[in-house]
Amino acid sequence: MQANIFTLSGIAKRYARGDDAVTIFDGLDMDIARGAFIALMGPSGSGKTTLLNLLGGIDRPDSGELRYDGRRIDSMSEAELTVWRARHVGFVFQSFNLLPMLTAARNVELPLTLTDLGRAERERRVGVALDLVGLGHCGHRPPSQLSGGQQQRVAIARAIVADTEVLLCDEPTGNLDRNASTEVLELLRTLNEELGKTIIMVTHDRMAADHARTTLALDKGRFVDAAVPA
Ligand SMILES: Nc1ncnc2c1ncn2[C@@H]1O[C@H](COP(=O)(O)OP(=O)(O)OP(=O)(O)O)[C@@H](O)[C@H]1O
Repeated sequence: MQANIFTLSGIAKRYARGDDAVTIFDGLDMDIARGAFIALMGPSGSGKTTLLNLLGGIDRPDSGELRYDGRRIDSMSEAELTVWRARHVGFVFQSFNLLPMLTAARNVELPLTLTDLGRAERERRVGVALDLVGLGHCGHRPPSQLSGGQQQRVAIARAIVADTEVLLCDEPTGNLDRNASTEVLELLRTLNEELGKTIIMVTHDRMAADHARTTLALDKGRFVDAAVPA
């Protein structure tokens, strides 16, 4: 097991915009230590979500090497990447992305439906994940009967139910009020400190960043001094 869970070397990423190519990263290097809790800040368009998507194997670099625990993920096939994602990363989004027709428990179970775990074991893991986020009593409710903060905690339970080591969070408090944000951030902190999850969280919110252990600031695809306001 490597001390750095992710290692990025010379990552380049461009998008086509009309006839032009827009360069987001041009030779980005980065090491992410196992067990880190990083807040990724920076102005709109600086590449935060692009970086999160590269780390999560949702998007691929145009060149450079991206390793997870020493193993290259940038050169995996789509099928390999799908399996890798399911085993290693959980995602949390600003808008929760829960399916409205399913109960909280069935939403949490979704990542397990792709595994060969039996029904009883799936139920057990769903119960553990819901208990961990403090919603063991809410499994039967649909998302519409939960507050925003509760919905985000269900989404976090879904992100950890498969026992992946990494949590990638894109503006997890962007749709929440202060109290709900604090609850979600304290939960992320607990998952980092007590379960050793490696967390990378994109945020515009300084209070959210204060809950992380490290703040990194991106500007135009490069890391800059995080003390400079985003
Ligand atoms: N799929 C895509 N196709 C074309 N351009 C894209 C694509 N995804 C992102 N971009 C562009 O890449 C740049 C970086 O986008 P990204 O979403 O990574 O920024 P960000 O720092 O997360 O911004 P925000 O804070 O607004 O979410 C932006 O200019 C965006 O328009």
